[in-house]
Amino acid sequence: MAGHLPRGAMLVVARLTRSWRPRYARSPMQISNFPVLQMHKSQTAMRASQKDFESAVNQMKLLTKDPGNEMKLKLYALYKQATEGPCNMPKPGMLDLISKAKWDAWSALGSLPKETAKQNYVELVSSLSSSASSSQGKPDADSKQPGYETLVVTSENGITKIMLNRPTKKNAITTQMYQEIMLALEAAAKDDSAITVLTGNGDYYCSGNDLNNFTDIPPGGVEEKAKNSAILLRDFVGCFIDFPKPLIAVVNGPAVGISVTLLGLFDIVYASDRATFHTPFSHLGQSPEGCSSYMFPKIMGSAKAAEMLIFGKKLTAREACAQGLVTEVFPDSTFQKEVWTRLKAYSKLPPNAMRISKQLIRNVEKEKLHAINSEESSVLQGRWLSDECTNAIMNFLSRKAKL
Ligand SMILES: CCCCC/C=C/C(=O)SCCNC(=O)CCNC(=O)[C@H](O)C(C)(C)COP(=O)(O)OP(=O)(O)OC[C@H]1O[C@@H](n2cnc3c(N)ncnc32)[C@H](O)[C@@H]1OP(=O)(O)O
Repeated sequence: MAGHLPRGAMLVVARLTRSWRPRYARSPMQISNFPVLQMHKSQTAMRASQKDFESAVNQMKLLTKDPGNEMKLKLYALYKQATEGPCNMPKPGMLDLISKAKWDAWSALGSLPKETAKQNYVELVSSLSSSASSSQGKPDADSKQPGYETLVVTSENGITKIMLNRPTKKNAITTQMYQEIMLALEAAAKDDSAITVLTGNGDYYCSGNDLNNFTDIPPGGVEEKAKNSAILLRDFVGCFIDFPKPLIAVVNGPAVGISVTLLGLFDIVYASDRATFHTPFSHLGQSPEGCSSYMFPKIMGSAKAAEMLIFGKKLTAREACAQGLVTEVFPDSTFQKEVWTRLKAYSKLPPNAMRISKQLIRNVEKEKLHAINSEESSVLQGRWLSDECTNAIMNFLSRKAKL
């Protein structure tokens, strides 16, 4: 069937039909620390959730730029394969060019399993949305900085944009991603951009710490793991405390855990009205980080902060804005356009003046924030060794709990 397509299209189909592998693989050595994970791994390795698929289908409807006929054919074929399976329609007549092109593209997928087609569709839409959002008043492909595997970092027109790029995992932050974010912030602090933006690719802003981080146990055992994680956390949050330029969060969708707590250290937080904010620390047997134990009561008052940090209450974007955690909420349909227009204007303000103003605001309590960060990290080190925490993480990874 692939013979019906030109060579270029065949290569694309070959790429689309390759079996999907998760971006990171857990070795059996790591998994063996948690027997329950061995079962989970084989059950979920090939799964793209129905929800991901539906949200990709919806994302396609929102795409403002025409992706071109070749891309539309690929998406059509994958959609049909994912929803109906292999093509068994009669071949259209030679003169019905459009129907024939569609039939050819679908037939070329042969017996590709529905689940794989779904996953490939999700990945293709995600790559399209990512390039569409980077062309919406934002840096073009040429400005993409090399060397990052979990991020897309671009710098153009006075704006450095750090985009979390694990959309199929809701941008959960892996150990590698923590390291790359720190490197990207360090570089952005020194580059010639006026402002720095953190955002997420796909339907989520970020689902917080990747809970699989806890399955990678070093030779020194869980104590060493907890100690290393506390150091990583302290250094990571420290980069946000010390960041010298205006730092803006463009919260494109739901935010969980550390991606929420850190917002207290940003200068501006713009949110889509689709975004939600929650910190399920107690549910996970954990405790607050990102200086939120200090910043949240300061921003929203102790009663509202307690509802979020102790009881894990989820806020809508409008509620988070009313509490002062979010600067402004925009309708999802115009979010990217409105936010990037605003940011482009801000990026033209004199950079030194903005930097100096930010430092005046931050320097008053920088030392205090570092002390709070150290204390939160060391309390968490103890929490990660508790039964409450271990059980909660095992439950999530074995699919008993969603937070
Ligand atoms: C070392 C520094 C430590 C810093 C301390 C930080 C603490 C925190 O951040 S605590 C918060 C941790 N995050 C969570 O507890 C969220 C867990 N995730 C969920 O509850 C859900 O996945 C969801 C509500 C975020 C999304 O639900 P849903 O829309 O139903 O989508 P799926 O669950 O099917 O997710 C798709 C895919 O992504 C994986 N995933 C999502 N979030 C995480 C995560 N935080 N860690 C690991 N994996 C995550 C999820 O497992 C699915 O994967 P596949 O099954 O392989 O498709």
